[in-house]
Amino acid sequence: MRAPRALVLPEARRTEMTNKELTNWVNEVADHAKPDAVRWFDGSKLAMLSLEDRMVADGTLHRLDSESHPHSFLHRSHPTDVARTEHLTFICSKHEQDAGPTNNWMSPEQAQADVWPLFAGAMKGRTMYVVPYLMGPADSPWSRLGVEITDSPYVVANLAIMTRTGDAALRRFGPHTRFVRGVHSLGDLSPTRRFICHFPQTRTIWSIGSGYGGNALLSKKCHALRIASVEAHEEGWMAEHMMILGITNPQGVKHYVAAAFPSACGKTNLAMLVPSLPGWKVETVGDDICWMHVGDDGRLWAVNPEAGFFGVAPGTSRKTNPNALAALGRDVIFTNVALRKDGTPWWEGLGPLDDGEVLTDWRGNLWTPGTKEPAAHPNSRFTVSARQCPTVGPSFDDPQGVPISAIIFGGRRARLTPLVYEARDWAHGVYVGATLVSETTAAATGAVGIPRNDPMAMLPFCGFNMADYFGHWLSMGRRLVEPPKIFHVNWFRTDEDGRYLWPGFGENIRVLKWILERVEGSQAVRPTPIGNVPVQSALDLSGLDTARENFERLVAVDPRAWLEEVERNGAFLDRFGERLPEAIRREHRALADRLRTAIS
Ligand SMILES: Nc1nc2c(ncn2[C@@H]2O[C@H](COP(=O)(O)OP(=O)(O)OP(=O)(O)O)[C@@H](O)[C@H]2O)c(=O)[nH]1
Ligand SMILES: O=C([O-])CC(=O)C(=O)O
Ligand SMILES: [Mn+2]
Repeated sequence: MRAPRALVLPEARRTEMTNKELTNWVNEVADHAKPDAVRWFDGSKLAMLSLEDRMVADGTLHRLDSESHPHSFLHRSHPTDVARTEHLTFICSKHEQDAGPTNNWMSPEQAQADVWPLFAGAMKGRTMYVVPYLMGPADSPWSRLGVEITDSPYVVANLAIMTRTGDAALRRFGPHTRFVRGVHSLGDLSPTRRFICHFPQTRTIWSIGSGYGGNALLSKKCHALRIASVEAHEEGWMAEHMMILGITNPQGVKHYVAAAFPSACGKTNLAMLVPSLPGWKVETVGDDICWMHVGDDGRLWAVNPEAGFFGVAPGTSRKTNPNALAALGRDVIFTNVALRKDGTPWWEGLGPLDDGEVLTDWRGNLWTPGTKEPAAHPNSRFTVSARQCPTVGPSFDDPQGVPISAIIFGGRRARLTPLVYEARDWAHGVYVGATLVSETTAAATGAVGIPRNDPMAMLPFCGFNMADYFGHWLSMGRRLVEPPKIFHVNWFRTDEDGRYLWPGFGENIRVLKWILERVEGSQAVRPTPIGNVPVQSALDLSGLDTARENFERLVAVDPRAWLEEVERNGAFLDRFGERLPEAIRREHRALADRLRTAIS
């Protein structure tokens, strides 16, 4: 047997890291990818500092002005590597039907033959980092381990913020501890040699050719959603693309809600909102991913597996999201934002520039106010520890997680979908999630603004056949004594001139208030074929004159337009064939019937 090499860990660690599977796998990858050196990342300050120094020296990171942005950096990615590439993302299950019609599938044999060779010698001239990480609170029974091997120090620095690395992870490793294995190499960054492959059977991820967030920080979408969703299905829990928020009303009653919106549709903003209504308080638990289990009390309990935020920069301002801005004061990695002359980061929506001010855009070119292209990339991001956000409280680290009272689905729809509606029951709510449609955004490559079906905001993130995923949702509901109530929201409805009808951001508390009052069984509703919308007196619009004028348009449900939507959704659901749960078909037929009745 080969001696495990390059275990540059303190002695105490070394005994804990006698996990043979881990050392054998690390050796196997190193033998194949041929790095110049192998380094284990122990999460220490020292390790971080030396990593940063290297990256500043080789230009991977640009150090920001230390007065205004202490210990913060800008990274400019390759211009062809700025968003998730869904067409290059594969589920490599044994059988194609287990990946389902919405995933790209590659057989494990083909991946071995076509993708693994791309890793051969890929790390020559680079250091290979081994990063053990924990997903979830340190002492939670729901937390899971992963190890990412990567030749990108930028990825290591991001993982150190986005996950619990170091002690929290290392001390949970025993000789036989199971973990998710991720291998990542920048390769040659060529989009034609870029693949993100997931092997649900062996809990393995291979990613080559991209350094971008969701493609390369394998803890995030690859592990915590695609692999975890398969584990959750097998083991009876849920891994969801949801933010988690605690809300306390002026009477002191607290509820937690979880909300699934597609990428760049408002999860981070909702997770940190500053309520515009007096007396309301919020607590941020998570902004992107949520793992949920049935508690002993029959309720649904949620933990955030992540430790940081990888948030969308454009549109983030002191007005729209002051808590995010407060979190961004120090210790941040900015990716693909612009720089002002004074060396401070800037992006569209952050705030006004000086007259005629010239910037350095996200590619490093000069940018003048007349330039058509945005200065910051529309999918530019910030990476920051959750602990820096003023609204993150003790529940963030609670090993049991938080009990969920309501689940909210939402999308970006200029037309059709009302500001908020309430599903009739769990099965109808699952149908509402299964038929979620949202306009595409810059978070993935491809055209933006195109409506597409994105069930539960999980279209790009579900690691198995979505028909079985819908079935899993239905069965989870049956196991809950008190299933959360399910709602749908849309902050993005516009008028004829394309202006948002709803002010959004901190004003969204008004919708959350109605949702929580519905959870508690109060407030009047207006029944519609798609579900209940608020009556005007039930939605607190005090001080919002324009929204009050727009109220009817905000909650309007046009049965004819909805019937067309239902027909399109029928075609989408038909893609799952026989595998689609009968309960989803039943909900679909029932909705069509209610709409036809409303029309006639
Ligand atoms: N008009 C309007 N825009 C919003 C609202 N909430 C968020 N946005 C904008 O939508 C964009 C994306 O918001 P985020 O909160 O970062 O979205 P996300 O769902 O967390 O995105 P991912 O990190 O990609 O999963 C930003 O530009 C926000 O400013 C809202 O209530 N109204
Ligand atoms: O995964 C990413 O790169 C960023 C993100 O949160 C998303 O796209 O939903
Ligand atoms: Mn996301």
